[in-house]
Amino acid sequence: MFGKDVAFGVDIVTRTEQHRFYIDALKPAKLRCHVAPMLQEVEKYFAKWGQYGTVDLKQELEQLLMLISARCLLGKEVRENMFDEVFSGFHELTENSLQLISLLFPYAPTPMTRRRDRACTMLSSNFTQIIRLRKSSNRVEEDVLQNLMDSKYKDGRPTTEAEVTGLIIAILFAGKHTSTTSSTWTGARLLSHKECLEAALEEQQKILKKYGDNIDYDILLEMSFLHCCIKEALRMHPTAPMFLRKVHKNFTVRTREGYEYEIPSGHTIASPLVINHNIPYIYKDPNVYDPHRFGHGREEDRVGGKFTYNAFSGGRHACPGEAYAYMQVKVIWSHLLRNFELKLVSSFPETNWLKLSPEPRGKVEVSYKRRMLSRSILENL
Ligand code: HEM
Repeated sequence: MFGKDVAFGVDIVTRTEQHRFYIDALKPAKLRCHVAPMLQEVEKYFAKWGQYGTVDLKQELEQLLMLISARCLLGKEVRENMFDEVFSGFHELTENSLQLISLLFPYAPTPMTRRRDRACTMLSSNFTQIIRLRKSSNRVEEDVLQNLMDSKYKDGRPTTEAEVTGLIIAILFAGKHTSTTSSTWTGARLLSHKECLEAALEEQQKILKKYGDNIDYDILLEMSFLHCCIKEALRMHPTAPMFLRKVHKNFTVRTREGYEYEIPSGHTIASPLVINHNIPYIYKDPNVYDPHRFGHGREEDRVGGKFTYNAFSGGRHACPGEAYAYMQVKVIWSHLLRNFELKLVSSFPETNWLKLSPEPRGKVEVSYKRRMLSRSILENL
């Protein structure tokens, strides 16, 4: 899907270097500059909502996250001139590649495969055009695309056009759908738990009192309860239900009960998050949505060692976009909490397990009514 020059198309040494390009592009020092554009996109998007109404939250967040991705990952050219084309191409790509069947038979000559490949070709040609234009005009931007264009391998070789194109489609693929589903689950969970919703609102009120209407990178880091709300939604609804790893060296696993298992090299092992995240001696009442479990004094995710909580994977394949993901979901949810009274109108969504990355099934209908939390707090100061 991303071409032969990146990801599983290349040898492990090259792949590890490409993973480093992602880590560099998404490190905290680089993330700071994305907060203001994210905020602008969020404010502009929700300004279009009326005084009150009902929306499909999943669809709204999908569109908004595509706008944010266009701005911060792909850049101005896509956001300003090619948005509709890239959005529909990307939608086509995900719709036709996230079905479980495409994992099992990725090259089956079906209409779905043809649509996926057509979308990939279209996206690649758009990004190639942008890369060439930027290079020929010596224009330098702050987005992730630029970071990937400027990345260099250890031997000094710069990334090629085909590599940048593959890397940017892969990062969009890895980051967009996961952020859409996690922000939708966060909303569905928060709106179904009065106590958590009130605690999240209280946190926003405190932050508003302290900083007024401003939001920057450091202020987002202070939203620790909102952070736990997202983390808990991801514990219960991981975007990857299971990790698969090929064993390169024999190793032994010892269980809590003291049993030992030899895992031979050459085998493939599966680590199912849907089980790991629900182990009752690690997570108290695992079926209950309880963001406080990650708070000071409890920190249940540390009980069983560093791989107890795996929503962002671990080891050499760990998600390089974790901090970016929290940042954008917090920008969205802090805005929604501050500006709207929200209610979940449809029943709590079921999970669509037929998707490679499970998501809420059907519409997630939410009613909204505008409020000005910031104005009422600031006037009372
Ligand atoms: C809540 C949102 C997100 C979740 C839950 C998530 C989760 C994950 C997981 C579980 C993996 C590893 C899969 C494996 O081990 O096989 C992964 C990989 C990856 N993620 Fe994320 N992710 C999220 C958002 C993002 C964002 C926003 C970006 C980029 C802006 C991103 C970029 C990547 C990339 C590039 C990889 C592939 C790493 C590699 O193997 O080279 N992710 N993500």
